Amino acid sequence: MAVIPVALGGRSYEVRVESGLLADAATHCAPFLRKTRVPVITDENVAQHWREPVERSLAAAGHEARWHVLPAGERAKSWTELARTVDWLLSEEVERGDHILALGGGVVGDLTGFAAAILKRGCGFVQLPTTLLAQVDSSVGGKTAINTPAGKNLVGAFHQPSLVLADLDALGTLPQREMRAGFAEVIKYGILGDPEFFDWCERNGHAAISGDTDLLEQAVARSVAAKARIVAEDERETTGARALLNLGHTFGHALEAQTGFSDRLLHGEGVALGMVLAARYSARRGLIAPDDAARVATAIAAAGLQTEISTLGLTCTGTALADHMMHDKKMDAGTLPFILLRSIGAAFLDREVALIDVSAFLDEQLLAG
Ligand SMILES: NC(=O)c1ccc[n+]([C@@H]2O[C@H](COP(=O)([O-])OP(=O)(O)OC[C@H]3O[C@@H](n4cnc5c(N)ncnc54)[C@H](O)[C@@H]3O)[C@@H](O)[C@H]2O)c1
Ligand SMILES: O=C(O)C(=O)C[C@@H](O)[C@H](O)[C@H](O)COP(=O)(O)O
Ligand SMILES: [Zn+2]
Repeated sequence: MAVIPVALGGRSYEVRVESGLLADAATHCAPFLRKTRVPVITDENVAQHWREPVERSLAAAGHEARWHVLPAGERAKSWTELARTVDWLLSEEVERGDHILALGGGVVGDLTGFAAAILKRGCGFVQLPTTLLAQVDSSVGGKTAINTPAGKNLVGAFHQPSLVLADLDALGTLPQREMRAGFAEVIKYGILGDPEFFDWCERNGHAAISGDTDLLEQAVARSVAAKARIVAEDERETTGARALLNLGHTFGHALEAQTGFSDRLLHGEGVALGMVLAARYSARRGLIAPDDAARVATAIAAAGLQTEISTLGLTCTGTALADHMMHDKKMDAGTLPFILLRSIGAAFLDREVALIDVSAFLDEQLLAG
């Protein structure tokens, strides 16, 4: 088992990465389970595959799992589902000292984490991530949120889990499209700060996405270690260090908003396109060699992900996409910092970007490819 510590003083916790963790969830979660009843939040797809082993493990330890099942997909990160979830937790008489289990992908984790942050001003939660994306990224670091009509993750809180169990077996039931989308966030760590890991992704991406467990364990453990380092340095995204984890997201979130947060474009797919755009825009600004931007696109294409926004069939202009960006949480006194590249493995926060120039660049990209 790989164990990665997330060092945050009194809020420190471990990320455990191995096969078989869900079937033994009660043992790992034991320090956090004070009562017979244990609230578990999941979604309708995850429940089909993973409810039973978790329920069995809890029952064997004398617990009764109490289930709240969300609709699957991004639409669950809404005021409506948040209110339903909090009302359900209240009806279950969950107390501040209790822990909620979040069994699912980033949607379940983000919504459950936010509900835990606001329930009685904050109770505990454990992340049981079942997608590649959630294992390598969303279950770690304590960003929790819902979407609103104005944009992505605009209402939320920083609230750290007490433990993360990344069970590699869960990836065995995950659709290939979701594996590819999750791998976008893996490649992200290479592009933003680790050229050697980017090489590794180029060499091993295809086999990892196809389900090679050894490679998946390496992908998850290395990604989590990279994220844990950054989160320990800048937990609340105040110094600029954590903002680098947003590489590709300013573009990606605008594309997600433009496609209505629908299955047309998954979060990881938006991030993949966003990273290609960030690399190409960096090349346009003369910050990186055009060959490096092309290499980013090639690695993303090799993972089976789209690299051209022209294929999305959007009828909007670059200005419409830039308008979505005005809601980005990185907006600071009227300027929007962008995460751009000096080379593969060297991302930085550029505060000198003019949105009008980004709009013109996006107009070209909407037609290209
Ligand atoms: N908090 C963070 O730091 C952070 C980081 C990255 C992404 N996110 C958020 O995460 C969300 C995306 O997460 P995601 O990609 O995991 O999406 P998701 O939670 O919607 O899961 C993807 C799909 O896979 C299904 N699924 C999940 N696990 C399964 C399994 N083991 N077997 C079969 N089906 C399974 C789900 O039901 C869903 O249909 C976005 O909302 C994004 O904003 C948050
Ligand atoms: O943990 C972070 O910090 C990230 O930025 C990770 C991203 O992959 C993730 O999608 C995050 O939710 C985006 O953050 P946001 O602050 O732009 O909503
Ligand atoms: Zn992301």
